[in-house]
Amino acid sequence: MSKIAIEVKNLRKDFGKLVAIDQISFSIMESEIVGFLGANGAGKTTLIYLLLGLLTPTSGTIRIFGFCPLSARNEILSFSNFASGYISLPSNLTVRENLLVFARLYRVKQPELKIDFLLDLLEITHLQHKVTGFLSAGELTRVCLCKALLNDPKLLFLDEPTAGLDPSIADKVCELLLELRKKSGVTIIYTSHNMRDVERLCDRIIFMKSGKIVTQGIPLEIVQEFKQRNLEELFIELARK
Ligand SMILES: Nc1ncnc2c1ncn2[C@@H]1O[C@H](COP(=O)(O)OP(=O)(O)OP(=O)(O)O)[C@@H](O)[C@H]1O
Repeated sequence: MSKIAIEVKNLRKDFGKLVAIDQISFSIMESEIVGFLGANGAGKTTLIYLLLGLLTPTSGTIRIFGFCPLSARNEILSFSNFASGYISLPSNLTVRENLLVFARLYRVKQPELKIDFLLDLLEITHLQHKVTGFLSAGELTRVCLCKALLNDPKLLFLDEPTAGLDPSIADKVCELLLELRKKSGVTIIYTSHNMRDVERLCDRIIFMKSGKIVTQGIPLEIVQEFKQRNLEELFIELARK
């Protein structure tokens, strides 16, 4: 029987007078791939930062495999990882040097071998000696994904991981994530504005608006429930309502 990976109850986050996350509750089961959708400013990144323990909730509780992100941050970091399409890595190091720094931080056994494996998996072995600051956006995204897989996470937070990727590479990344889930049972929390990737990847979507959950469920079922033709149309419908 699968376990609860993430349990959020009555979570709220205020930034001054702005309520960025407004009393939301949800659970995510182990090995699920759940997409958080919503227009710009809906609260997706704030929610991920709360789950990672980088922000303190105004009220409410979060449990990640039973741990509280604020009091057990190191435990959670040991089995989770994060990648974003917009993250920056030390720009004067080469790709390999960057990955080695993170591999040491994560105490990866046989880091050189692991890095070789991941560079090959993401098809960027040819970039390993290139200075990170000179990478294209799509190349950098793939390096960030390598970084996120270094510690074999059982929980992966991906904030717009396919941003800046060309459609062919984005498709490969989705395929790779699905394969990874099949092999390792990783739980994936995913945000994206690319509805094609979301349709392909996510078992369930949670649609947010102004910090609240508007609807959640299996992508195709929600599309039918709202009498739309696809996720893109559903997104526009819910975001404009
Ligand atoms: N540190 C902060 N201080 C003040 N306001 C913030 C802070 N971080 C986020 N916000 C505000 O909280 C709201 C939610 O922002 P958030 O970045 O979570 O949205 P998002 O759904 O990730 O948007 P996007 O799709 O554009 O990335 C926005 O109105 C944003 O301006």
